[in-house]
Amino acid sequence: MTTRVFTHNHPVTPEMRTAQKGHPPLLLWFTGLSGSGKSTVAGLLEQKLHDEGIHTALLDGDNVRAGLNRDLGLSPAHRRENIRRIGEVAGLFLEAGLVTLCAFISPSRQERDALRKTFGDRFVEIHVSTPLEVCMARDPKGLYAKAEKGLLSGMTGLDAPYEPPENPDLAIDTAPHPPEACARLLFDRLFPLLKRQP
Ligand SMILES: Nc1ncnc2c1ncn2[C@@H]1O[C@H](COP(=O)(O)OS(=O)(=O)O)[C@@H](OP(=O)(O)O)[C@H]1O
Ligand SMILES: Nc1ncnc2c1ncn2[C@@H]1O[C@H](COP(=O)(O)OP(=O)(O)O)[C@@H](O)[C@H]1O
Repeated sequence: MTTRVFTHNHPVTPEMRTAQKGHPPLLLWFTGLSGSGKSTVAGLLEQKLHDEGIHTALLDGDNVRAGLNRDLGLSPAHRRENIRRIGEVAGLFLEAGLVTLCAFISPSRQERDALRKTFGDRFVEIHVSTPLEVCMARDPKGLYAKAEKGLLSGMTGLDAPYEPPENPDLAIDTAPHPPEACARLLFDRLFPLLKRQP
């Protein structure tokens, strides 16, 4: 049996939602190694945006993997599917007019470039470029230690690839600054983009 899918044009459009909120939607995409600081900095940045009256949503690796993507592991194919689904959800959030922060390792350049192609200038790629040695020293979940003992395989940066962005919109190495200062640096670059009226 063939399923036919019809799209429906609803009376409230994305443009109307944007006008009501008073700022454009953006997709702030954090990419970087485990322990680089994606979740911490994205959370603090969201708080600053929220305090300024910006309408936000935050999608975060471990949270999404506990629910929507709990059927996915960390093989290359599952990581691709993970990012594809998150891109779909982020698209819905953008249509709702939200500044959407996504914090995922997203190790593949091809997947991130596909997001840029889909979302155009709404997509802001933020490389959390904290060096691997710093991430390994932090090791907040003990994953690097497990990998080094041979108890975990496919650890990004060790025996699974991470392809850093070649031309990120923003890059931040969190090693030299405390989390709050990292979030402030990003806020100062991003907030002016949101003051523009749609
Ligand atoms: N092998 C291996 N490699 C990397 N990460 C691992 C691994 N096993 C489990 N974890 C945990 O899974 C989180 C990564 O989820 P993501 O959805 O961000 O990964 S991906 O974008 O699909 O590559 C990641 O979250 P973060 O530490 O926040 O990056 C880890 O908590
Ligand atoms: N400047 C910093 N920015 C972000 N995290 C930092 C910083 N300095 C230390 N940390 C610590 O490093 C860890 C980063 O973990 P997390 O934010 O979960 O990273 P990721 O989401 O990239 O895996 C946290 O334990 C955090 O407290």
